[in-house]
Parts: sequence; C-alpha cells; structure tokens
Amino acid sequence: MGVIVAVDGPAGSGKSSVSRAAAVELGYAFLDTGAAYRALAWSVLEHGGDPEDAGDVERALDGFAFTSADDPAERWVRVGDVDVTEAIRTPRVTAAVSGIARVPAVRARLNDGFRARLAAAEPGVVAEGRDITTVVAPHADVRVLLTASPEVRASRRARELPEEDHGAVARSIAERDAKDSRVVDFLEAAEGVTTLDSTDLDFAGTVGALVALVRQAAGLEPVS
Ligand SMILES: Nc1ncnc2c1ncn2[C@@H]1O[C@H](COP(=O)(O)OP(=O)(O)OP(=O)(O)O)[C@@H](O)[C@H]1O
Ligand SMILES: Nc1ccn([C@@H]2O[C@H](COP(=O)(O)O)[C@@H](O)[C@H]2O)c(=O)n1
Repeated sequence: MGVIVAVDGPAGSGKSSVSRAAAVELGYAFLDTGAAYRALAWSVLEHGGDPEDAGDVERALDGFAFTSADDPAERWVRVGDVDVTEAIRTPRVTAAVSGIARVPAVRARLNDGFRARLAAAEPGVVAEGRDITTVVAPHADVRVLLTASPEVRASRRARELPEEDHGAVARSIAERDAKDSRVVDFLEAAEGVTTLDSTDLDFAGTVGALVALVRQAAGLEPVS
C-alpha cells in the first residue's frame, strides 16, 4: 500500500487547495472527499428531492455513480456521465450538503469508496475531508488537522467570492462548521494528529509545511 496522508479541518482552512498542491509536489494522488458529498447533494437537488429528507437522500444514493480525478493536476468530478465540477460549488449545493452528510447510510457508502481509493493509490495519496484522520483513515501514515483563525478563513474565502458580502461569507463558514461538527469532530486534533495552523503562513509556506511533515513521516528526510 502507498503512503496515506490524511488532512482534516474546518471550512476554509485550506484542506483542498493545500492538499492538492502538496500532492502535486509529492507526486501523489489526491482525494477530495467533500466533492463526493457535494455531488450527492447535487443529485438529490437534481432529482427534485429534499436534502433534509433522509428518504430522498437514500433514493439518490441508490445507483450514485461518483468519480473524480486521481491526478491532482486535473479537476474533474462526475456523476455518471455528467460533469458536475462547477455545479457542486454553487451556493445552492453548499447550503444543501451538510443535510445529506448527516445520513448514516451516506457516510457508510461514501467511506467504503474512499477507503478503496486510498488502498489503491501508489506511491501515495493526499486525502482531505472532515473525518479523514478519525473515521476514514485513522491508520494513515500522516494525519494533519489544518486550521486557521475564523477571521483569516473568512477573509481567504471572501477573496474567492468578491461579489458576496464579507459578513455573509463569514456567517456561512461558521454555520457550516456548527452543523458539520455535530456529525464529526474536526475542530480538535485527535490523538496522534498533528495540528498545522496556517493563520500566519502564506499559501506556499503552508504547502511546504505539509510536504515537510509527509517527508519526515515517510522517512524521506531526517527529522530536524
Ligand atoms: N496559507 C494560506 N494563505 C493564503 N491563502 C490560503 C492559505 N491556505 C488556503 N488559502 C486559500 O483559502 C481559500 C480556502 O481554501 P480551501 O478551499 O482549500 O479550503 P477548504 O478547507 O477546502 O474549504 P471547505 O471545507 O469550505 O471546502 C482558498 O482560496 C485558498 O487558496
Ligand atoms: N469527509 C467529509 C467531507 C465533507 N463532508 C461534508 O461535505 C461538505 C462539503 O465539504 P467541502 O470540503 O467540499 O467543503 C461539508 O460541509 C460536510 O458537510 C463530510 O461530512 N465529510
């Protein structure tokens, strides 16, 4: 089995962007687990279902054919033959996703798929998502909780969404964290998980810190 790097943390902490860049640098595969939850939320909405209704969500889960790029240099996400790469990032899907993520059958089914992908990745994989270090891959070679202060996370996310009100962006992040943390704990590092706080780091510095942790743990560089 290849090296498994697991990264969790709160909304806007840099899990996907930092993990993707680290995967490129390491020559590893990349797995964005949130994309699968988003794609299922998209499917529920597409079928006219209610994301808060477990029955509607389980019906959409039946035959849910999620695929996404393993190569961190690629960015596609598909449900069956439909490319949903952009559609899963809309505010409508973002608002629906915490609801579907609460359904136990969803978590069980998606986790099975994630574990199969982790087991197949050579020479390694960087996987990110809120329960990766604790539930999906507690056995990972490197487990990191990536965080930053709420203000810094909101400012970084607001820079991505210049048309949206800064206060609304900050509230959306806080609300999603509040909802999601009822299901999994990604605010405190579990035992054996290293906290990487990027509040005072720039993007390159954060990627460099994650890559250094991986190289140390994988024995590719001496621990300084
Ligand atoms: N250290 C950093 N310095 C500056 N910008 C950063 C840093 N880390 C991440 N960012 C930026 O912060 C924004 C949020 O990052 P990203 O989308 O990767 O977070 P996330 O944890 O995956 O969020 P979510 O859970 O909401 O999907 C992005 O614009 C990213 O480029
Ligand atoms: N391991 C995970 C990953 C994601 N979720 C849920 O999906 C939402 C979207 O995740 P992003 O990382 O793409 O923002 C997230 O808010 C969670 O509701 C999850 O439960 N577990």
